Amino acid sequence: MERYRILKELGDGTCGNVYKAINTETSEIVAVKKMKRKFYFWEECINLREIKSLRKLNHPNIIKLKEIVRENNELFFILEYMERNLYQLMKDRQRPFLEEEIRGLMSQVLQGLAHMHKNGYFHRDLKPENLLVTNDVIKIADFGLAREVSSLPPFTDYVSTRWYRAPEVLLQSSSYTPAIDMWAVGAVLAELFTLCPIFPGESEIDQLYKICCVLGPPDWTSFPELRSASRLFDISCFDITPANLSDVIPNASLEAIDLIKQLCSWDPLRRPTADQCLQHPFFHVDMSIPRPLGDPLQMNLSSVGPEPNLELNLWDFGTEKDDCYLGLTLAVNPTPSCLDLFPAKMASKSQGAGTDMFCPGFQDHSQHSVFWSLFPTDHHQISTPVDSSLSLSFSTIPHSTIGAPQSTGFGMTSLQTNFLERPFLAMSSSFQQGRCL
Ligand SMILES: Nc1ncnc2c1ncn2[C@@H]1O[C@H](COP(=O)(O)OP(=O)(O)OP(=O)(O)O)[C@@H](O)[C@H]1O
Repeated sequence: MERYRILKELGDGTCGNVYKAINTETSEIVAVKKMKRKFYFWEECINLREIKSLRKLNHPNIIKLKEIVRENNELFFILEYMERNLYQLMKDRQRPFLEEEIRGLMSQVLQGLAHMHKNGYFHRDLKPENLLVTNDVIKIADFGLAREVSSLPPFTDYVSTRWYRAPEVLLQSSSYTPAIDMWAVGAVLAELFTLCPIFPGESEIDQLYKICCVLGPPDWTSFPELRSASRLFDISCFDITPANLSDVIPNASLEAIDLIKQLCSWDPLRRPTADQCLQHPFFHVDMSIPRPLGDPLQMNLSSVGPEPNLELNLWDFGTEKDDCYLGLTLAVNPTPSCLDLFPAKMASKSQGAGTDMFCPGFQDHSQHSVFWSLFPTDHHQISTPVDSSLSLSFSTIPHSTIGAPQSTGFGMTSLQTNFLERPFLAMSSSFQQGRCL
């Protein structure tokens, strides 16, 4: 450990103390987590869940474990350094986050979580303190409680901080699933809007009470597995009229409210997976534009010139070799005259901080997607527009993040206006729901 010089303490957790340190050989700033208990054998270290999971998970939104050092029976994790955790960020915040900032943060958390769940792990202790932030990048940390999805119940050990604890855990189910992480995501998402925890229970029973106050009591007919849970009796006595979630989180859009409602479902089976969340309309950036005179579709297409530049692209969204996850997009490459139709502030917004937030690394990619997604909500049928109201959204997803077009073989008339120096526009119909874009 003599290579590392401790600069300051960053956190004092249950399992370890975390320090900011510098690698004196490389000048790299790192975080050093010194475990509180002693480790007398290497085998003990290698079997630690935190090590097993972090060694397997390699994702830009999951904290990287750089090195493990055992010295004098003490164990140190050398981790990539992050500036602060999400709790600190929210605490220091003077004004609420913009919804596009929340979208940017949550989409990253969900991408990290999707990777983790796909690789067979669930975190079990997601909370703002375990989400680390540097600038616009957020990463999941603290895998001390991470568990392999395939490990067999009963899971009897302590799980997750109370305020973010899923009801099936509070109700003392001994077999829970990665859906407990999705509950925590819902609670964190709500908190990002209000900057206050949504279920701040003071005890386990108070935690259930606070959940009932917002969601109402569970519908046991659709949630039969826990009918026999030992605490059912306790909460069936609550006589509560649930709050309207839109009143609890007044600054959230209807899409955000819907996503939070789905994530915070009593029934774990009703909670969307991380991948499904990323398809939710909340992540489908839409900015309505003033409805122009006449039919907007006609107007928009006619104003791109005599030969509208339309392309039908087939995208492979999969990142894993076994993924088969295709999307269909209709690309529209607008002319400058078309762009001029939209307010300048909208155009500047498309190139501002919000875009970086949504997709870190945005600046590194010169070419950005321009599409009207035809990817359907339910994955079984292609939606066709039924509403003539079109809205424009500025896509922030570079091709490299979501896959590359596999074919432009459906190419329609293409007018290649020289427009590459400006981000493309993503056209989407405001009524269309659930694409992953
Ligand atoms: N890589 C890092 N970079 C910067 N700060 C970090 C890093 N890892 C942890 N921290 C800080 O240290 C705190 C405690 O870290 P961590 O959650 O890993 O410890 P723990 O002992 O497992 O805590 P817990 O009590 O949540 O189980 C975090 O909330 C965070 O503020």
